[in-house]
Amino acid sequence: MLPRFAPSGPHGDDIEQLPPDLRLLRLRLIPLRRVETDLRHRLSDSTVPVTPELSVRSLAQLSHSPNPASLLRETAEAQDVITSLREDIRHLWLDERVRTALRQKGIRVEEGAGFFLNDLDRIAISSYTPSDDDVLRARLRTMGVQEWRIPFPPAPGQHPTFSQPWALYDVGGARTQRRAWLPFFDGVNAIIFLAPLSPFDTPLPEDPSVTHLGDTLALWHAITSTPLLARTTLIVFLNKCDLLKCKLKSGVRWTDWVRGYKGEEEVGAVVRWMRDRFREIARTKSPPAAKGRTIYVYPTSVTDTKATAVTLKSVRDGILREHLKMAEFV
Ligand SMILES: Nc1nc2c(ncn2[C@@H]2O[C@H](COP(=O)(O)OP(=O)(O)OP(=O)(O)O)[C@@H](O)[C@H]2O)c(=O)[nH]1
Ligand SMILES: [Mg+2]
Repeated sequence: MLPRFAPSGPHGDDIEQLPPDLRLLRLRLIPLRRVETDLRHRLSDSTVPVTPELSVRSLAQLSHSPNPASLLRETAEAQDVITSLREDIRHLWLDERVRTALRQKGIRVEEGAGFFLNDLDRIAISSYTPSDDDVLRARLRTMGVQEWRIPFPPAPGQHPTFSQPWALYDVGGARTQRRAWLPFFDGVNAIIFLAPLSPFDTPLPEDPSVTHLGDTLALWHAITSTPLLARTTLIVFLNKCDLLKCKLKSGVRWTDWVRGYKGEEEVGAVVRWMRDRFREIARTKSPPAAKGRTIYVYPTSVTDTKATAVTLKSVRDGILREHLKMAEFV
């Protein structure tokens, strides 16, 4: 899937100012706009407001679509157009003038969700089938609350009771989705709080007066101070560390966006500082009933499945330990 370069393309005078070869390239690539509109219409959830970022419905939702056969046909047609334009797409993406213009406008498509332009030879071909990794990198927006049953084998030496499947509830993070969370707070053993670090300089679409990171910290504040969650194990994933690393390397400065930071512009230092911020908020804002609650904080890049599997094992052990502590077994 191709990311959008900007909310709208160049118009009028802007197009006139393009060098002739880029103007020609633009003309040749125009069919992609149609492909994008069609795919967006087909794949997106019509109940979700249209945003520049494309989110897709889950397979379960898609299989309820009125005409799955026509969806497949249209997807194949879109694939044909993309395939036929592969070299033009490549030219555009590799063109230094285009890259400079993107940089000047502060647009970093390569850091966005589902970025595939470096993989054209693998993806813009008629036989392309998405890999697990591609699916992981696509944006699948959670609507409402989705429940998953996950078989978790017991850790060595653990009682088989703990081998029963765990119920995992994935809740949508957008502000409009948060009111659906409350009923799930009651009796929940643990919350994994995903805090993306890389959007420290990007405004929250729902409220551009705050950054994503500012919103994340406010949300963490709210979660830690909720009395209903006083006995809930809280696990924080300081996520998107890979993207944070790229962003810091490209020269965007954490210090310019996050008040109070005086450390180095380097991912390790930023992660340590954020870990302390999360712990500090939990320490000062938790209700008295949460006294002694353990807060686990992990730096993660969850698209790295191998490393995440290791983290999840440790999360599982932590949850079991807390569970046992609670039951006064230890
Ligand atoms: N590179 C990188 N991409 C990530 C990481 N974590 C998530 N993403 C990507 O970020 C996008 C958003 O992920 P989602 O799982 O849809 O985000 P979410 O937080 O669940 O969003 P909602 O469902 O709206 O609450 C996807 O394209 C993911 O592949 C990460 O650690 N590194
Ligand atoms: Mg989600």
